Amino acid sequence: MSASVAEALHASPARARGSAAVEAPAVHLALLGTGTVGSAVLERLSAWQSTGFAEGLTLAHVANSRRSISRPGGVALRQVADALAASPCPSRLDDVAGRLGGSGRRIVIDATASAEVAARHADWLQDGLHVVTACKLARGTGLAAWRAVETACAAGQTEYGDSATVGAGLPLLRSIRALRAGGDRVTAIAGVLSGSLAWLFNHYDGLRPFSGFVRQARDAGFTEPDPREDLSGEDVRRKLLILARAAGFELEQDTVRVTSLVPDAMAALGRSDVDAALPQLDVPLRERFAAAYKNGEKLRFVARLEDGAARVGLESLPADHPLAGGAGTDNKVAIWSDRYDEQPLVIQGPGAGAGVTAAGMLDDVLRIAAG
Ligand SMILES: NC(=O)C1=CN([C@@H]2O[C@H](COP(=O)(O)OP(=O)(O)OC[C@H]3O[C@@H](n4cnc5c(N)ncnc54)[C@H](OP(=O)(O)O)[C@@H]3O)[C@@H](O)[C@H]2O)C=CC1
Ligand SMILES: N[C@@H](CC=O)C(=O)O
Repeated sequence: MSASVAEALHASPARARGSAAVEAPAVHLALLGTGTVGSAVLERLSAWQSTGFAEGLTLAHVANSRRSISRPGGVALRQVADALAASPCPSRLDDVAGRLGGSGRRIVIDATASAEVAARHADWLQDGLHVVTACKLARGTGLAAWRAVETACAAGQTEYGDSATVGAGLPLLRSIRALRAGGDRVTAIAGVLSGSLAWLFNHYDGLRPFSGFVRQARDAGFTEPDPREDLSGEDVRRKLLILARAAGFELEQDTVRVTSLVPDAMAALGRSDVDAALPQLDVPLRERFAAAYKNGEKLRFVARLEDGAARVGLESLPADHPLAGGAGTDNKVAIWSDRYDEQPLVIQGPGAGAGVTAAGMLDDVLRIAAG
């Protein structure tokens, strides 16, 4: 079988999605980033080839930070790594729109952690390209960038698929938007928003060095490419800002109070020196763990939005506290609104990992493709 997604889906199109036999519009995809998350996107698209699930989708362009490949009829999904390595074409963000062609629905899938790519989102949206992203940098940093995305979607009549930016695709943003669409005011949010920090504090036992667990979380693909993004609380700040803004609180990033776990000396290092410096975390975290353990409590990295004020940091919680539960990379988020004013709506599930993140992104692709 040809490796293009388009051919895959032409096998048993509308039936696979349970819809009427209507010709699906052409949808051209560009995937930026073939690392942990991007590779999982490719794997999921490949798996769909044998099911005919995603009829009409054609992956026309793939790029990492160095090279790109473009095939108007569809890239061979199982050979992307080899094709990229052999490609003479450089990766240029200026080329992306052109490589998607001029007709049909066009979707850029951003599976990078690149500020340079995030800075293009608004332009693409304004120019009629939809964007699906796991990267939090356009929506979870400065308020001006968040507003630029909103404005560009309206101007370009395009959609921004951001499900995977918080909770790796758990129905968090979707639920907040549904509450507001139903007339509710969201009044407060509290939760564990980092999958890697959840995993770390679910596994750390105060005996073995914390740094060893950080390396395991990084190698499992749960952390950001630079794990200091997680340990400093910056990644959680971005997620809380994305949730808060979706809930109607247009907060500036410096209004979120963030308590970092990263010592100043480690924060100042270049990225290549971070691994060797991870043991700097061991003593302070052992002391925090011992103090919590003595009180029968558990450490959890918690984000809170209360009375319009936001804060993020490590908390020692009673073992039976609702946010102390969960396993693995579980995110657990409580949302209070007009209808959930005493008992919050609680959403829990794996909040990091390539597979769940790619699935969340491709849910957005399918929704946008369906129009
Ligand atoms: N891991 C997880 O559980 C989750 C991750 N995310 C988000 O997913 C994103 C990706 O994370 P992850 O896959 O772990 O990161 P990786 O570092 O594994 O991969 C990043 C990829 O982006 C590529 N890239 C960088 N700059 C560009 C560019 N200008 N054009 C095209 N490609 C580029 C890199 O290219 P090269 O190979 O050449 O370096 C690499 O392939 C991040 O924003 C992260 O926050 C979101 C939810 C969960
Ligand atoms: N590094 C992030 C991955 C998902 O956004 C996390 O740990 O939650």
